[in-house]
Amino acid sequence: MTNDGVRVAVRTRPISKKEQQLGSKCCLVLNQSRAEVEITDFKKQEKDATKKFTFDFVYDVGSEQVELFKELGIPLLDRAIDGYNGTIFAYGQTGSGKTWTMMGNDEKPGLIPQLNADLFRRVTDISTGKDEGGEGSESTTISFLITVGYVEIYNEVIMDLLNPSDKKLVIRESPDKGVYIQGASQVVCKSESDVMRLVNQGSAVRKVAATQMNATSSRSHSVFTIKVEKRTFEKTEEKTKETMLTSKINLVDLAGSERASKTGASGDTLKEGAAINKSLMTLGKVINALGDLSKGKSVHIPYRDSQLTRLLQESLGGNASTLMLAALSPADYNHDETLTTLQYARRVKMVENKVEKNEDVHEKEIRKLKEEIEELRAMLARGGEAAVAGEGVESEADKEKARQMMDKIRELEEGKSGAWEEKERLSRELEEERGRNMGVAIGGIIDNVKEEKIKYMKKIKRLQNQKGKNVEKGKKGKEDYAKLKKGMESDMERYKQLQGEFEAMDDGSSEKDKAEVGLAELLDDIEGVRHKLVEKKKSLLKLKEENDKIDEELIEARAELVSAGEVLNQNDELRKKIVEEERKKFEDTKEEYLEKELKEERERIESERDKIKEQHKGNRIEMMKRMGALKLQMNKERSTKEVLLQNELEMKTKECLEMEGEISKLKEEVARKDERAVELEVGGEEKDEEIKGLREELQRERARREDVEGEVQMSLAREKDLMEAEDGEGAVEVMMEGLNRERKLYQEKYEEMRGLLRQAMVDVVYLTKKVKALGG
Ligand SMILES: Nc1ncnc2c1ncn2[C@@H]1O[C@H](COP(=O)(O)OP(=O)(O)OP(=O)(O)O)[C@@H](O)[C@H]1O
Repeated sequence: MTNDGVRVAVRTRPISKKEQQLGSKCCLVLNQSRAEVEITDFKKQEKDATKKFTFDFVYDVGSEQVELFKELGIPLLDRAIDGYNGTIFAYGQTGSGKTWTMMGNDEKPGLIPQLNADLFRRVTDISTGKDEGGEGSESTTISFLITVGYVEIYNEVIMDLLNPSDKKLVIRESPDKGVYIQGASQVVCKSESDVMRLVNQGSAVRKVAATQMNATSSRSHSVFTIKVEKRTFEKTEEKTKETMLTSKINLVDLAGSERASKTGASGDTLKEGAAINKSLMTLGKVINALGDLSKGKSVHIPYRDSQLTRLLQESLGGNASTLMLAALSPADYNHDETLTTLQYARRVKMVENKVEKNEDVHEKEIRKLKEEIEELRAMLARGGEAAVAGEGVESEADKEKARQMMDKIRELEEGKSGAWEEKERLSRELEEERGRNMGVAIGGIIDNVKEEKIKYMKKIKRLQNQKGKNVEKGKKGKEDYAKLKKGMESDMERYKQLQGEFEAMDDGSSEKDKAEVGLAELLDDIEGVRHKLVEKKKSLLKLKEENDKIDEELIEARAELVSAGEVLNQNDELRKKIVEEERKKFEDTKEEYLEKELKEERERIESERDKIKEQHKGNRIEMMKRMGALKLQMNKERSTKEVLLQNELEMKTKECLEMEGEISKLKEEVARKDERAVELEVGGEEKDEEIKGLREELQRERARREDVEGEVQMSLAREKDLMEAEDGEGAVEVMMEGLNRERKLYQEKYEEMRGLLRQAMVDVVYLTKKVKALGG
């Protein structure tokens, strides 16, 4: 585990045309080579109007997207492929360039698309052995599994941008997966375009959702996660070894940071502002606490106070190489926000992470078990000493334990690959569901927008009615007003006339007094009408104001109606596009998937066959050994038997020869006797027959002896053939059978020879008797 400080890069965007038109000046001076930023407050005259900051990387307006990728993206990718987590989070006020740096556009792709393209290029090179790192060799196979997730945090609620639904997603933590969002999609991606398809769909859903919520996407935080799993399979003569490494890359586009200081004024806006504030404020608090921690202070880190900090927990002070990208606006009217961002970035630089390679949990367990087995082996080796020392090492029990551990290791190793395959399978299932949900979710949003549209239409109708009534009312009001005015004008005329007459009258006359009363009354009437006219005027003005307001509301409602119509069209198009994209992808991958399944099945059968061959090879070796032992034993038996048979044969041959000698002697004797018999004229057919029989017997005897010799020669030849035959269990059996048959044959021959001998002896005795009887 190594300590790794969070690195900070700042980037400023060019001053916009609008800012230029408004006469805005640039308040930033950046020095890329020295990684310094100076910010000036033009409102201040003092010396401290300019402040200087130093970071790890500074990018001026002329900086290119490729440059940022080379310096910030590539090291992150290098580490991810080696099993280390990495995070980039973009911070800054709305419009400062966060999304530009993270996403860019088609001509100038940002960090996410460049990272993605490079990741797949490398993964392909490593897996196909093109990579010069030398990791892949004939006996080493490296494969990767890339999964992608994309979520949005808005008002402390997490939404799955790859599978939008009303389901409330929760953050969980486990030793196996680390911090993760339960139920959020993890889509397996096979290519750069797969990932980009998801990025674009997710971003579109984000926009649609924002429209529905009457917000802008810059008010939510988005977290795009790429998980890289690397499987290395090493095969040597003695063993096969499989290792797994997993790493996670988080690419975070935070909500505009100005919300942290400028919360909304009322209602939902206030709530939303406060919620965004909560996440960004907690991020600030976490960063401060981590800064204190790196100074050696003992502090509580409030990760759990917001969804954002909980999700980024591993990237802040935990197991990840983290980079903060602070986006700056150069316009002086944004001076205060930019200064706050720079101060925030300076605090982030204090945070230290503890980076560790992410071994698979199975891997860890396997290593632990192997260590235990080694210990057991050592213990067994010490068994003798231990026994002498009276420690009573139960070697059999320990051996059994080691055996169980080996089984466990095998199980875990199988489990590793199984989990990988299972993940791919589940991801494919999810893909299908996701495709449907995207359509349904956007369809749901469309329904809402449709309702909104109807609402606006109704409103327009109501306003138009109201306006119609008001117009009528105004018309009548104006007529009344004109009438009143006319009446008043004639009253005024009359008054003038009466006043003239009044002045011409004699003072103190009763007529004049009467006229005065009449004038006063007329004046009161005129005053009354004037008052009415003022009131009428007021109500007409009010009516006009009301109508103006209705007009404004009508303009607004009509604009909303038009925009809802546009949103509807756009969303409908988006929904159709996503559904079509997913359908196409599904069709494309279906074939690919079937092919893959077929290939896997073939590979599985091949590996099964290899295993059987391997096993057979083992059996053959075992059999060869057994054959060797049998051959030795047979050779031994054969030579003993051969010697015995040879002796026996020699003995029998000798006996036969002796007998032959005796028989020829007897024959000679018989011949002599015959001659003598002839001489003695004693003869007869009986004797001739007997002698003929004896001759035939002798003939048969000879033939039998030749047969025995032939059998012995044949059995020796058969044995020789067997020895030279292809080895195998069958051959051993044949050999055993042959051996037994031969043993039996020898036994029979032996018995037969003995019988013959006995017979020959009987014959000799008989012949002797005969000779004697013949008078020898
Ligand atoms: N380095 C740059 N070079 C050229 N144009 C840039 C640069 N940075 C940002 N812009 C442009 O500035 C505008 C605002 O940038 P952008 O949308 O990335 O800001 P933002 O911080 O993501 O905003 P919000 O928080 O609203 O999402 C965009 O029109 C973008 O094209």
